[in-house]
Amino acid sequence: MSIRKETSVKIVVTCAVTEAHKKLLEKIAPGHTFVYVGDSIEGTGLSIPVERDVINDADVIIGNADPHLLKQAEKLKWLQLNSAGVGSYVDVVGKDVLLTNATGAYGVAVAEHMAAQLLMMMKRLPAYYDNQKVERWHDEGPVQSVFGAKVLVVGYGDIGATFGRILKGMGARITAVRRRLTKGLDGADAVATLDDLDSLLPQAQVVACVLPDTPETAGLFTKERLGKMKKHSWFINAGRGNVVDSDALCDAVATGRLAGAALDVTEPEPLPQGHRLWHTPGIYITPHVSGGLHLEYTHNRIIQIAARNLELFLAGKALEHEVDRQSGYGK
Ligand SMILES: NC(=O)C1=CN([C@@H]2O[C@H](COP(=O)(O)OP(=O)(O)OC[C@H]3O[C@@H](n4cnc5c(N)ncnc54)[C@H](O)[C@@H]3O)[C@@H](O)[C@H]2O)C=CC1
Ligand SMILES: O=C(O)C(=O)[C@H](O)COP(=O)(O)O
Repeated sequence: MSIRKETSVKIVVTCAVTEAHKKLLEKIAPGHTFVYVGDSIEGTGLSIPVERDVINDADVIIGNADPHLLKQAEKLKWLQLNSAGVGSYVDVVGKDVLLTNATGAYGVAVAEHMAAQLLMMMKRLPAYYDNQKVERWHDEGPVQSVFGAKVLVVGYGDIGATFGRILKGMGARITAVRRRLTKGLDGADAVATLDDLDSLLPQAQVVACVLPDTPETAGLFTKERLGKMKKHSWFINAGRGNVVDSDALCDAVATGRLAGAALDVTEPEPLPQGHRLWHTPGIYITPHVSGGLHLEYTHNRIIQIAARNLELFLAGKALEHEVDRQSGYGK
């Protein structure tokens, strides 16, 4: 796509921002028009609902504006998502519009969350917390360790590699599964692709999935694949919920074939009342919060990524974190 130097643009920011974030963005683009859709991060998610007419004449949008409204943004030249996940934006945003995501913002927050969930399960912490509530002093039995464990990280990008490095620091042996083998090991002991998945699953004590939602990854963890996992191993998913067959996961945990599973993402979201995932003992759910704005570092990184790209955009240079329209995630 040809890029030209921009002289006067309207930048609509739909992502929550602080005063410091505004200053950072405005310093990069003096003389350009900024419209902030929301001032407060209190009580909001990452994206704030946007009125249709606000984005109609936007040249640039920073934030995950409602995909349905984006169709109306006829002047749009560039959409900077505040999420790493791209989802339906690849289909909604025309090919003549630059599309970038915020991969690189979430590694710390999501990887720490996943590590916490894994240790929580391995050390039986939920049972001890339940006992505490009824003042019960009781030994819950054998625990497991990350030390020496074979950990398969499926989706070894920003989040996956951060998780891999955390666990490697604790003595785990990491096998990374990524789309291409060309990027080097990045903290992993071995690197593989999805072609190797079926042969790797029976070897791992932990399978941690942080894949983007793409046509290739949807439904990847079928009943058969979950059945290939080592007996009494652990499953974690913080990528997207549609990557795994929830019913088959519930069966695998309920029957004790898997030791447990921790999910920060489900299909659908929010998870409806009465869904099996809520009630299967050994499955631990957090409601897609690991990468939210609760960690200031993540929020700052999202805005820094947007600010760097704004600088590049105004200078007519190629942007970072451009979404690959074919694969459906970052290039
Ligand atoms: N739970 C949460 O709050 C959050 C979840 N996410 C999810 O995590 C995903 C990953 O985020 P990042 O690590 O920032 O992205 P990234 O682009 O840095 O990493 C994606 C990784 O997945 C691999 N991958 C993609 N397609 C593949 C395929 N077909 N086979 C094998 N590997 C494949 C890539 O090689 C890459 O290593 C996002 O797309 C999003 O869905 C992201 C942020 C927060
Ligand atoms: O970046 C992503 O992908 C996420 O999953 C983050 O949690 C933010 O996602 P949205 O809530 O903005 O979809």
